[in-house]
Amino acid sequence: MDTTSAVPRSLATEAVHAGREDLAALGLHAAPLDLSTTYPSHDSRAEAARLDEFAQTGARLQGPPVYARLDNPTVARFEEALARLEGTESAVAFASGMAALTAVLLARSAEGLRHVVAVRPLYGCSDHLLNSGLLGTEVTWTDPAGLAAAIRPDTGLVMVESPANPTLAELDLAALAESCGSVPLLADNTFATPVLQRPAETGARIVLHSATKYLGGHGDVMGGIVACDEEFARRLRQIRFATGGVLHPLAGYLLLRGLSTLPVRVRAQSATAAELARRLAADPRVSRVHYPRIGGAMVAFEVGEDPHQVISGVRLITPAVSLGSVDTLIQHPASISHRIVAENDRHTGGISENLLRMSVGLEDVEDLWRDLDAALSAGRRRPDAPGREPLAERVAP
Ligand code: MET
Repeated sequence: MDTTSAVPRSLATEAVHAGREDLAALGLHAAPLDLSTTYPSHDSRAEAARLDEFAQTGARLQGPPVYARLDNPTVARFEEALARLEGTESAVAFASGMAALTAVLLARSAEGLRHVVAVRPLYGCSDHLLNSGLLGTEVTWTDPAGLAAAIRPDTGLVMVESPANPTLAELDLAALAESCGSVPLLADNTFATPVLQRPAETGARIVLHSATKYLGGHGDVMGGIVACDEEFARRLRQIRFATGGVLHPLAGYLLLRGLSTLPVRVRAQSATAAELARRLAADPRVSRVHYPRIGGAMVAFEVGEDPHQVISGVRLITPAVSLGSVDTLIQHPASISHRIVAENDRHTGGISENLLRMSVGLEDVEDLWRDLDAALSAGRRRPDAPGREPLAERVAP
């Protein structure tokens, strides 16, 4: 019985049930974790026909996937669930967000469409992948107003991120989709998640996630996923089979589990982030706060003094790159997440040397503020003045 099509269900319900509808009939509560790398069959002729079908169409095979580079049932549950949350026909998962972006670029290049139009800022490694031309693509950077004019006959993709990493700059996705005409718009939705924004509803044909972040939610699983129509998903599955950037089934299991709490986590973390953004904006030690209109759990802010001292001053907040975990993380984009972007290009994207990016977790807001407040004071103190207790030297485990 198809339980998915009748009455539309809310995001919170989909987050818990999508991709798991068959479990009760299987007599299971948790999703099964299938770690098989290969799938036995005594019927080689049938397997040949199924492989031919996959090579020609990229459609998911009925029955066992022959080999784990074609497909995996646990990962497929995560794909089904994320597609449902983003409101797309399909989704295809990869080993990381960068593997997912790579597959999209290769899929478009394979059609002879090597040119990409993109708006800065993007996540540093996305910027680098486009700017370096490492995959044989060519990029034109533009602002939203220049997008339509930047499109050429060989443009295969327009790529944007909103709210953007790390400045949280927001774009009008509906207006951009309009300017794209027939060229697919890729929106990186890692920061907003489908809880706050579903870009496919406003015209993005391709929605990208680093699943490592909010989808997983606990800082212990790496993955990437592309939500899109089934036609493009078929191309992506063929690329994934050819290039091997598959998501490990255990990662698929953890990501599916992570989706269950996504709406609750994002809402709770966003409420704390909004309060911290409000306090930071009122603080004389902070020269500028970036917090998106749509909300979310990311806050970026510029400090008047040395941003490195703030990083070294936190004790509760984790001084680490990445985001979307249950604990609060802070990092200095010019040093880490956007280090690989040339300084001039960082500045074009609005990434100042004094910008700090914070991913707000599930801790109590007062505990977080106390830590941030002390770290900001550490940022104002002269290096030779007494500060917070020094940390022990890092020792290898
Ligand atoms: C290797 S640097 C960055 C990891 C992650 N995409 C982030 O923006 O934090």
